[in-house]
Amino acid sequence: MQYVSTRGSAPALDFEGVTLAGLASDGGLYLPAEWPRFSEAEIRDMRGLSYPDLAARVMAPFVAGSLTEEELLGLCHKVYGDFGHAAVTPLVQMDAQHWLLELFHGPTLAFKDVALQLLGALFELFLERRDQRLTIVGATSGDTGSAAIHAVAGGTRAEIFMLHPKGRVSEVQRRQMTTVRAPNVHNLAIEGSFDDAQAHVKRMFTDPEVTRVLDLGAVNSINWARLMAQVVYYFASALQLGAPDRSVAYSVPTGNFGDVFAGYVAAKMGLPVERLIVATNVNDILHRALSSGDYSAGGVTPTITPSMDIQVSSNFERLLFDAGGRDGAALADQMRSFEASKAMQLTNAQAEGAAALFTSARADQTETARAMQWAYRNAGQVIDPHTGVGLHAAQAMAAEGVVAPQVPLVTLATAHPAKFNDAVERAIGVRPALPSRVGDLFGREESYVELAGDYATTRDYVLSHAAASGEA
Ligand SMILES: Cc1ncc(COP(=O)(O)O)c(C=O)c1O
Ligand SMILES: N[C@@H](CCOP(=O)(O)O)C(=O)O
Repeated sequence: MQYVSTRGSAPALDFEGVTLAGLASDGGLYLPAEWPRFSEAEIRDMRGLSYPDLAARVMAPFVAGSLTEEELLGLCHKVYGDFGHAAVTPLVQMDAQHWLLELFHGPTLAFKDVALQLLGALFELFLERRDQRLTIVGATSGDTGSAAIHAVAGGTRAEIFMLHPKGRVSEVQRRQMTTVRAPNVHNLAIEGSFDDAQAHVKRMFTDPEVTRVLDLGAVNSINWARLMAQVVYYFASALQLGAPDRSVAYSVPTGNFGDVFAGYVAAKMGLPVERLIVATNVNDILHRALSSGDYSAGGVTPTITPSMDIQVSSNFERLLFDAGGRDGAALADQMRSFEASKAMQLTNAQAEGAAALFTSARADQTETARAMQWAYRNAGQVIDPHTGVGLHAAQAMAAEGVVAPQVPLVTLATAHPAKFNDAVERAIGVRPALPSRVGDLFGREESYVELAGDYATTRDYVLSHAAASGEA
C-alpha cells in the first residue's frame, strides 16, 4: 500500500514510512493512494471475530508491504489484550434507537488509547528495524497527551515532547500526563489555545532548523496510523448491529475530525454507514463548514468539553482532498490561503462530497448537560460531557428525521466520565470515581515546564532538550 500527501508534492511512502513521518514534507497529510474495499461477503465473514482478530483483518490492507500478517496479528493481540473490558470497545443500548460505543477502556480512559497503544508498538518495531531514534512532538487538548505518553514512556528509541494549553485541560487530564516520570517524556504547558500548540507542532515538521538535527515523529491524528486503528471500532460496532445487512449511523463528538474521518474510511471500505453526525461544541467551525461551506476560524471559547475546544481541525484537510476530487496542487493553494487568512469557502465538489455522508450539529453547554441528564435518568448511564455533545447531536438528528427511527444510531463515548468529574457532578449531581487502573493520580508528583506561547520558544526548548540533538 502506498500513501500520498493531500498537498500533492511530498514523495509517496509505504505504511512504515508514513507511520514514522507523521506529517508529509509538503505540510500535507498522508492518505492511502486508493481505498481498499471489502465485499459484503468478506464483511459478513468478520462476524464473531474477537476484537484483536477483527483489528488485524480490517487493518491488513493498509499495512501490506510493511508488516506480515503474523506481525500485525501479534501486535493486535499484544495491544488489545490489555484493555479494561474483554470486548475492548463494548456497545451499550440506551433505548430502541440509541447506543453508546464505549471507547474508554484503555489505560488513560479515552478513545485515544485504542490507536495510540498500537502506534507505540509500531514505533518500537519500525525504529528497531531501522536502528533509528525518533523525537515525537505532539499537541494535546487533554487526551492525546496522556495516551501518547503512556504508549511511549520508558522506551529507548522514542522521546516525546507534549504541548498542552496551560490551564485549559481538566485536572485529571493534566495529572495523567505530568505524573508520568520517565527520562524520555517532556511535558510543556504553553500559553494560548490547543490551536496554537498544534500550529507549533506542524511548523516544526517543515522547519529546516529542526528537521536538520531531529527525526520528528507525530502522535496526533495527522499520523495516518492513528486513524487506521480507529476504523476498527466502526466495524466492530456495525457488525454487532447487523452489518453488512443493516446500515448504522454514528454521532461523533468532534474536534480535530480524526475520529469521524475514521468512520468515513470505514464507509469507503464497504461498511454500510448510513450517516456520520459531526457533533461540535460552541467552537463550531466544522458545523459551519458542513452546513454552509464557511470554514473560518474565530477565537477559541473554553468549555466543559475542553478536548473539543479546537477551531483549526487537522483532518478536515483529508476530507477536502478526498471528497473534493484529490487535486493536491489545488488543495495546497487553498490551505496556504486558509493558513494566511484563517478563512475559506468549500468548493462545490468538496461541499457536495461531504454532504453525501456527513451531517453536523452543535451543542451548547446547557444542551450538553441536558443530554447527560437524559442518559443518567433514562438509561442509567453516566456519560462524560464530550459524549454528551455527541448524544445531543444524535437526539437532535433523530428528532429532525435526518436518521430514520429504524436505523441504529451509535454515539461514540469518547472519554470516561471520571476524567471530567467536576463537569459531570455539576450536570447530574453524581461524582464518578476514577477506575483503580489509573492508580494514585492525586498522590503523585507532577512535573512540567511552562513556556510562552510563541513558536521560537517552543522550538528552542525542543532543540535544546532533545537527546537526539546532542548526538547530532
Ligand atoms: C474526549 C474527546 N472527545 C472527542 C474528541 C474529538 O476527537 P477528534 O479530535 O478526533 O475529532 C477528543 C479529542 O480529540 C477527545 O479527547
Ligand atoms: N482532543 C485532542 C486534540 C488532539 O487531537 P488528535 O486526535 O489530533 O491527537 C486531545 O485530546 O489532545
